[in-house]
Amino acid sequence: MQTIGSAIITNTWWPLARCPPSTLSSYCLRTKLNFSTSSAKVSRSYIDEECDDFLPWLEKKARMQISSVLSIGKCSYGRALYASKRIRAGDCILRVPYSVQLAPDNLPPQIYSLFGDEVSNIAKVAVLLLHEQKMGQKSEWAPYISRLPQPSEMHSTLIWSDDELEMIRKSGLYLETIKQRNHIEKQFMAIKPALDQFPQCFGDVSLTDFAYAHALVTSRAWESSRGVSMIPFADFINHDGTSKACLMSDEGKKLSLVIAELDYNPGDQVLIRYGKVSNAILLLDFGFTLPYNIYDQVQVELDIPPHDHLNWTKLELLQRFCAPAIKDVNEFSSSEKVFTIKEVKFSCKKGRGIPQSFRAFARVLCSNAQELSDLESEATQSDGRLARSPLKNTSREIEAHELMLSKLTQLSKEYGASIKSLGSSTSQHLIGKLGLRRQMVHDLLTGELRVLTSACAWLKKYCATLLG
Ligand SMILES: C[S@@+](CC[C@H](N)C(=O)[O-])C[C@H]1O[C@@H](n2cnc3c(N)ncnc32)[C@H](O)[C@@H]1O
Repeated sequence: MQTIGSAIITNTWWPLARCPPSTLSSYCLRTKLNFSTSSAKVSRSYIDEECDDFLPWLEKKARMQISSVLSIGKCSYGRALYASKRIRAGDCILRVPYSVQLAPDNLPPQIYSLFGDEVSNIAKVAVLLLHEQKMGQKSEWAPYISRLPQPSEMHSTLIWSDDELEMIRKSGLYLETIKQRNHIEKQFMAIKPALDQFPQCFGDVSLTDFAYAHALVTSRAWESSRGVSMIPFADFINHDGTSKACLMSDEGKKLSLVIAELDYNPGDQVLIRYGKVSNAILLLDFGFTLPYNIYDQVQVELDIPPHDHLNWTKLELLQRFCAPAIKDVNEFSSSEKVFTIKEVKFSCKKGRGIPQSFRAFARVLCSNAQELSDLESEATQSDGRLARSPLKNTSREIEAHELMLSKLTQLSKEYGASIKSLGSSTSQHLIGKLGLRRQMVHDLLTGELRVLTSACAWLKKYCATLLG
């Protein structure tokens, strides 16, 4: 959270609070919190005629201007926002007041009061959407609800078939998808008795209906002071991982806003960054991937072999000196044995991308009793961190790094085989839903393989340097 004057600015796109607020101070210095009024000849070729009435409807409801420089259009991935006039970096391009956002407290009070603490804010907003959908044209939100994507247009792994999920078995996304599905099922069990009390408001909601509504909220809601909010109009903006612009909230004025970070010409699509997130998270939470995602990463598990006679000593040592993991926004799960590898620059001396904790674990794994005792005293006498410096015995240090190398090489081979088994996934013959999903699996696996390959190359170089 950042503050500008009296305004508290948050810029967290929802998915499971994975996106930490970034520093906005220098960015905000050059912002002008007023609408751009510059005009230019407008090309309307990108406009989505079906949505012509949407902004006037929302502005009437909000009793204020939401945007004078953006229009709703279409692109290859659904709706999008385009500049309808010239925009300068620093211009405020849209403002959506909280009064026209959909949050848990929009639920009818008699329904809201039935939900206990175990029901998440995402689930509450999903129930709200189901309620508004059931009301159809009678809903005061009908113009918005009718423009939300249909289930057939959604691609989160949460709603994939078991066969489709098999394609990502190698990736950490597989287990995370199963975990999230279980969570959604539990949420459904928690809300179902309440829904059954109001058949006129919901009809007979199935787990599948709820899962789609839940996925819809995850893919287009923001975290907010009201819990979780769907922000009409702002949620037509698509993602660009390299953009510095994001959605912000002005708590003082009670509105959400976007400030342009670039100049745009009429007809240019305006994009923001949902977060610094990997393809695995984009696929889980939003149902798409980027062909090249700099935030890709791989989770690797290391185990102490059960036949190692120092098994317990090593385990105890690792547990005693293990610093609690700081959960990264990009990470699915963390445990002392699971390490997150990021792309390693070959030229980087320190091997940034390979976590120190991973290297420490491998050093402990390769040590004998005497070396373990040395590592323990070293950690006790210094900052309490175990095996963070290279082992004194060079061949042992090489052994530890070769262990990591062999683990990552094996994993790379498995990824290679998975990618190969996708077949001609990227061929033009495969169109439609399956073709698209295969393409996304291809992006996911090749991105993770790229990370593994970079780590292997660095480890090889490190071992060669020690040998040399
Ligand atoms: C907040 S909505 C953006 C508006 C959306 N395109 C629509 O039609 O309503 C997020 C969804 O847009 C799509 N999307 C956003 N950015 C994308 C991108 N860079 N590539 C592919 N799909 C994207 C995904 O379907 C995602 O779940």
